Amino acid sequence: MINVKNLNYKVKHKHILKNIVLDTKNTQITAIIGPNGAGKTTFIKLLRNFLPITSGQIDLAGKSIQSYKNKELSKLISYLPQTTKAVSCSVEDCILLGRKPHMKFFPKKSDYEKCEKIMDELHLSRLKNKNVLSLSGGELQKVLIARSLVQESDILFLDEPINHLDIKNQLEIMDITKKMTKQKKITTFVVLHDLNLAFKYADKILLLKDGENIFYGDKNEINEKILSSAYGVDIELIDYKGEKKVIY
Ligand SMILES: Nc1ncnc2c1ncn2[C@@H]1O[C@H](COP(=O)(O)OP(=O)(O)OP(=O)(O)O)[C@@H](O)[C@H]1O
Repeated sequence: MINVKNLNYKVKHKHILKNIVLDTKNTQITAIIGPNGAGKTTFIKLLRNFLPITSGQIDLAGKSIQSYKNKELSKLISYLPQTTKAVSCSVEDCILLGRKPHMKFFPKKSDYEKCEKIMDELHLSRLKNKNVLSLSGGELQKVLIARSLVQESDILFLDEPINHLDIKNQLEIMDITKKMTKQKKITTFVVLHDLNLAFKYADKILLLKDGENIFYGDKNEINEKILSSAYGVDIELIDYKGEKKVIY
């Protein structure tokens, strides 16, 4: 679904991303990990065509990203940035905005039904009529994630989606993201700082450091040495109930 070849991005003389190569398929979750300032957000923005590529190529569904109109990309890609400013409206109306790329003028019954379903799945129904500006940081984050998921796009980009959430809500969001990725056969990229969650939910890992692709591949192929050197701390990987766990 997404194919990236020798992607470079420079701002003035600063080389922010260097020769990134990757190839994802539908139904795959790719966790983008790496230290602060590694280039994770910049990479997502390039994939969304919000920044101009310096050199290299990004193809979506076999077509160069530059050949898509912005409206087409809005329909194809759902993108939740690291920080989003909420405007005064009800939780339901905020989530309904996720259906905008599918609407002609006004929301249809099916748009409301999809909102109800996602609110139910994320246990947000009790907040339906509340103003988003009165929500806690974690509640608002869940509403914004619901808005991204209700869009039902082919590609989903979540930039640090679970930062404000408690453990239960983190798992709930990652569970539903995985369920939707598999059931709806979409391609998902999620920027994560929690390596345990990356190993639990991702199929593939992209590890960036100083703009370089230190590792890209199946999560089971990454090793302690690569992780330790990327983060500059001693990292141990252990197998626990069939899953990789990180100790540091
Ligand atoms: N427009 C810009 N001009 C100059 N430098 C920039 C610009 N945009 C990003 N950078 C730099 O590029 C690097 C990568 O930034 P980016 O936000 O992509 O990192 P990140 O991996 O998402 O970091 P974090 O984990 O802290 O969110 C940083 O050093 C940042 O300062």
